[in-house]
Amino acid sequence: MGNFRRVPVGIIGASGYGGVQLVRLLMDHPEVELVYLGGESSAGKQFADIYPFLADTVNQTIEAVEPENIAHRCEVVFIGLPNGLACQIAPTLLEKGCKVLDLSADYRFSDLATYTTWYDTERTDLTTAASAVYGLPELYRDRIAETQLIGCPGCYPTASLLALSPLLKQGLIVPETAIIDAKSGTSGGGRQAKINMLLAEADNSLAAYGVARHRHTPEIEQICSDLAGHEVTVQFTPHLIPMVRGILATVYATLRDPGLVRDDLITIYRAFYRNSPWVKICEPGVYPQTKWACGSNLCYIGIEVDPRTGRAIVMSAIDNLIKGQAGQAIQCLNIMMGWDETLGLPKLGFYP
Ligand SMILES: NC(=O)C1=CN([C@@H]2O[C@H](COP(=O)(O)OP(=O)(O)OC[C@H]3O[C@@H](n4cnc5c(N)ncnc54)[C@H](OP(=O)(O)O)[C@@H]3O)[C@@H](O)[C@H]2O)C=CC1
Ligand SMILES: CC(=O)N[C@@H](CCC(=O)OP(=O)(O)O)C(=O)O
Repeated sequence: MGNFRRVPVGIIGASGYGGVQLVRLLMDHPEVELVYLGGESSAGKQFADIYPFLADTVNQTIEAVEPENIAHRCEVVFIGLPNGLACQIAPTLLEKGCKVLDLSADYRFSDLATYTTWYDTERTDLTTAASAVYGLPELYRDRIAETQLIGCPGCYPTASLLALSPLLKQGLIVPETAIIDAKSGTSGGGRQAKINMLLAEADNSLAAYGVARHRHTPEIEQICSDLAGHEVTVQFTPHLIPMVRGILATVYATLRDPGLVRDDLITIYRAFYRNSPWVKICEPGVYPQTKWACGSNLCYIGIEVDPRTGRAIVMSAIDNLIKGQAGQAIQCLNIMMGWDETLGLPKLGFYP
C-alpha cells in the first residue's frame, strides 16, 4: 500500500454558518482530515454541543484561536470570522507556511483603500493583502492554483459575477448599464442574533436594504473592471427574502449589438463555462430557482433577451452557504492542491 496521508485542516469560526458547512463538507472530503476547530465564545465547548446532529461524526472540542499553535498543527486553515479579524491572524499562518482561505472580505480587494473606505477600518498587512487571490475559480483558476492566500468572494458577488462575466469579458454589454437586483435568504446574515432576522420580523415580508451603499458593490465593481479592462460602476440592490438559504441575482444590461438573441447568448455562456463543472446554463426559456441550488455547490444561470429594450436579462441562483461561501472555498482548496475541482462537493441540492 502507498503512504496515503490526509492533509491536516483547521477551521477558525467553526460554530458559525460557514464553519458548520465547512465541517459537514470536509468530514466527507477524501483528502483532508479536520484537526482543529476554533472560535471565541464557543471555545471550550464540544462542537456536538452546538450541533448535536453531528455528534456521531464530529468528536472535537472548539479551541481558542492561537495562530502559532494552529499553524503548527494545520497545513490548510479556513477562516470564517466577521470582517476585520482574518487580517490579524492570516499573516502568522502564512509566515509559518499554511495555505489560508478567508471567507470574509479582508482579502478580497486588490486596492486596500477601497476596503478601508467601505469597511471603515484600518489595515496594516499590506504585503499580505497584495499576495491574495480573489477566489472565484471560474475566472481566476490559474492564479488560485499558484497562491497561498485566497480571499473568498461574498455571496452576492458570486451570484452576480457569474451572471455578468461572459457579457463583460466578451464586451457584449455597455458595462455601466448593468443593474443587479438580488435576493438573499436570512442565513446570509450569519448566526449571531439580529432583530431583523427574527422570524417575526423577516417572515411575510420582502424589502431592499443597503440601497446604493451595500459593501458588495465595490467588490463586484472591482472584478467587473478587471473583466472590462477599465473602471466600471454597477447598480446593486440586495433584498432580504423570507427563506433561510439561497440567492437569486437578476442582472439587466444593455447589449451593444441589438441583433443578439437569446440563443446567441446561451451559446456564448456555454462556451465561457465549458470547463466549469459548477456552473449550469439552463435551456432556453428555463429560469433558475434557488431551490435547485440549495445544498449543492452549483450555480444555475438562466438567460433571456428583451428585443423591445435591447437588454440581456441573466438570472443566477446559488446556495449562499455553499457556492456563495464554504463550498466555493473548498473548490478553491481543491484547485490549490491540484485535486479535482469537484472533490468533496455536493452536486445535488436537497430538493425536492
Ligand atoms: N453567511 C453567508 O452567507 C456568507 C458569509 N460570508 C462571510 O463569511 C464570514 C463568516 O460568516 P458566517 O459563517 O455567516 O458567520 P457567523 O456569524 O455564522 O459565525 C461567525 C463565527 O466567528 C466566530 N467569531 C466571532 N468573533 C470571533 C473572534 N473575535 N475570535 C474568534 N472567533 C470569532 C464565531 O465563533 P464563536 O461562536 O466562538 O463566537 C462564529 O463561529 C463572514 O466574514 C461573512 O461575512 C461570506 C459569504 C457568505
Ligand atoms: C442577508 C444578509 O444579511 N446578507 C449579508 C451578506 C453576507 C456576505 O456574504 O457578506 P460578506 O461580504 O461580509 O462576506 C449582508 O448583506 O451583509
